[in-house]
Amino acid sequence: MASVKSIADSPNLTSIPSSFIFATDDSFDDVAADASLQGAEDSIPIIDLSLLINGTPQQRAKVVNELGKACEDWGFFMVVNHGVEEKLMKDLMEICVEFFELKEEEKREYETKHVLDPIRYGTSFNPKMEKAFFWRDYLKIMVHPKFHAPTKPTRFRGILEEYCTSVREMTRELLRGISESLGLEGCFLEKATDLESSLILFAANLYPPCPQPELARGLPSHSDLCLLTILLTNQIAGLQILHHDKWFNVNPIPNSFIINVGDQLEILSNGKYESVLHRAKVNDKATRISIGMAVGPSHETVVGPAPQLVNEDTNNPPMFKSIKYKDYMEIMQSSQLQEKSILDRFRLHL
Ligand SMILES: O=C(O)CCC(=O)C(=O)O
Ligand SMILES: [Fe+2]
Repeated sequence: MASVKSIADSPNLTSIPSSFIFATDDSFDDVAADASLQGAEDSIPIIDLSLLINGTPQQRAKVVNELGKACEDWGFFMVVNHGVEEKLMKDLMEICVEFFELKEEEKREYETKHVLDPIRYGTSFNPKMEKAFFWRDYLKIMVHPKFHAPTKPTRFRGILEEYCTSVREMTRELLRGISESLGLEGCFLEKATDLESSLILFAANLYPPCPQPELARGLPSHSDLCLLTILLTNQIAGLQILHHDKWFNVNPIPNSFIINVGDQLEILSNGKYESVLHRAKVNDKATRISIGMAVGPSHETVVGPAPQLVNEDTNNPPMFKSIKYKDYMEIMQSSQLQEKSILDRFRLHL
């Protein structure tokens, strides 16, 4: 199928192909507020990671507490002073733009075949399964445990490798803090997910300007399959999250990352930290880019509720069946991206 970028680049485009039109009954305009307006009653938590890493024990304990609250109440938060260099974030954004600007036939080399292929380029989410297509092109790369990178643009490999190393370091610290916030040993999540061999999927999303934004969708309401997603955007609005049954816009502050809880953390925390529904809206003015790093357990890890958080005799029974992460990912191959439809298959108590 034609990429969204090639459609958006056609001269004098005033309407979108019918295959991209969604029924308007699930409008993306029913938004309560902007969750990134600081000081507003409902504002997304901002966490200073430098205090988690280098703070005094008291400062660290405070951040752990904030992390726990953020995971439990929002499932989404921003991090600042995270240790990833500003220049690296900027270089990565630039190099992703350069990738999408390559000729179509150069990108087609990576056209998606299987969900576990190391480099995949495509449009929408899973077009074979979809009635209407999403206004989004993507580049997805497995960057860990084995690192992959496209050969073009030539600078891509070096920048991506450095970015991955830096984001992995930050994620390890975050997972320590999150483990502690659950009342578990700091190394719990690292061990339970075999983080040394964790599956990390890099995904760059391109949402070109759309002449009929009200009829199109960037991404539908979904939760992420992984443990945590670390998201970087080019500061163009479009991300919306569901919080206390209302949709909120999230526009990150400069040099921050948006972090969200994924399905695997919901399973491991036995439902305490829920993966949160989010979606992407498109606009008719500017190209929006988001770059996610979906940090998962290793392929072979069987993920189930942490035994310490489960007690059959009290009112804490296990809420989920255990499943191997690789099998969980494979289900995606034959699924549509829809709400929490995959996690829901593994619930034990409704
Ligand atoms: O574009 C965004 O802000 C969100 C992207 C996203 O949810 C995803 O790639 O899973
Ligand atoms: Fe997502």
